[in-house]
Amino acid sequence: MTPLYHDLSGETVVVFGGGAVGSRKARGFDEAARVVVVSPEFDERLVSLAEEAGDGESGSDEPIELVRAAPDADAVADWIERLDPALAVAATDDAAVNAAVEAAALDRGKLVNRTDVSGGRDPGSVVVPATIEDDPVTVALSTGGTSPALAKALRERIEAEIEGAGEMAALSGEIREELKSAGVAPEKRREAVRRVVRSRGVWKGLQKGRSNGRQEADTVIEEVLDR
Ligand SMILES: C[C@@]1(CC(=O)O)C2=NC(=C\c3[nH]c(c(CCC(=O)O)c3CC(=O)O)Cc3[nH]c(c(CC(=O)O)c3CCC(=O)O)/C=C3\N/C(=C\2)[C@@H](CCC(=O)O)[C@]3(C)CC(=O)O)/[C@H]1CCC(=O)O
Ligand SMILES: NC(=O)c1ccc[n+]([C@@H]2O[C@H](COP(=O)([O-])OP(=O)(O)OC[C@H]3O[C@@H](n4cnc5c(N)ncnc54)[C@H](O)[C@@H]3O)[C@@H](O)[C@H]2O)c1
Repeated sequence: MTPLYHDLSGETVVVFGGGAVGSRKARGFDEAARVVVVSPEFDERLVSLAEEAGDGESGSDEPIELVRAAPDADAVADWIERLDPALAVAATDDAAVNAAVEAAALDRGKLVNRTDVSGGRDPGSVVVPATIEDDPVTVALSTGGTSPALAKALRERIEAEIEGAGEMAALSGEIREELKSAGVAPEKRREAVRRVVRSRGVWKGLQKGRSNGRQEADTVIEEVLDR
């Protein structure tokens, strides 16, 4: 399995199965893509999310679409044909339907996520990782399907570990651009940026606010440039 970050904006993600797992996947993709859930029944969180959407709180432009249907294995291909998703998620409790979703998606060159199996995947299938976000920093974590519970536990640890990384990314990105435009020699620029992102003082400063972080960073940068 090769980890990649995939831009799904403007794309459709179709989720077959509106139970606990389908609901979690739909919520996970809602910010990034148009999400359609096909299922005869829907988890209550999904129903309230579909109703709430449109009030600007869900984060996505489009509400999650709930389509009440229970396609059998033979009918699944038509749904994928019609919806033309970038990714199909197989999250029903019917293994034959999940297998049909996988086959139909792969036949059409679409990505597929099977939520009911962890090994023996076909090429083209994807695992949904546990993710930690502190925009623009994203950590994605997988155990290769071996232990989702461990993925969750590690996510909780890493969440604490990378607190403030979003602010640090913004600050160090800004510094990087400034040093580039100021014509600082590449070697000095790289050293300055590397020191900033490793400086305890800058991390601590950022906790108090952006300008505190910036002041700490300026001290670090001066030390490098004065040498
Ligand atoms: C990361 C996360 C993302 C998400 O789902 O959004 C995710 N599972 C999460 C949680 C979780 N899932 C399960 C438990 C109960 C404990 C347990 O059984 O271990 C818990 C923990 C809990 O809920 O506490 C049960 C489970 N999961 C799968 C199976 C089928 C099987 O193994 O055959 C079964 C057994 C079903 C059964 O038989 O009962 C399969 C998959 N689950 C994956 C992802 C993929 C591999 C990820 C990796 O490589 O690590 C993979 C392969 C496919 C996929 O879904 O993409 C999310 C954490 C979100 C977070 O960060 O909190
Ligand atoms: N990936 C994971 O993290 C994870 C975690 C737990 C369970 N699972 C597996 O995922 C599957 C779903 O788990 P769940 O807890 O959401 O089950 P669930 O029973 O709560 O939900 C299954 C949903 O699929 C719907 N469904 C049934 N037939 C359908 C069809 N033909 N077309 C569309 N929808 C259909 C049902 O109405 C229901 O809403 C199970 O097979 C389970 O083994 C995966």
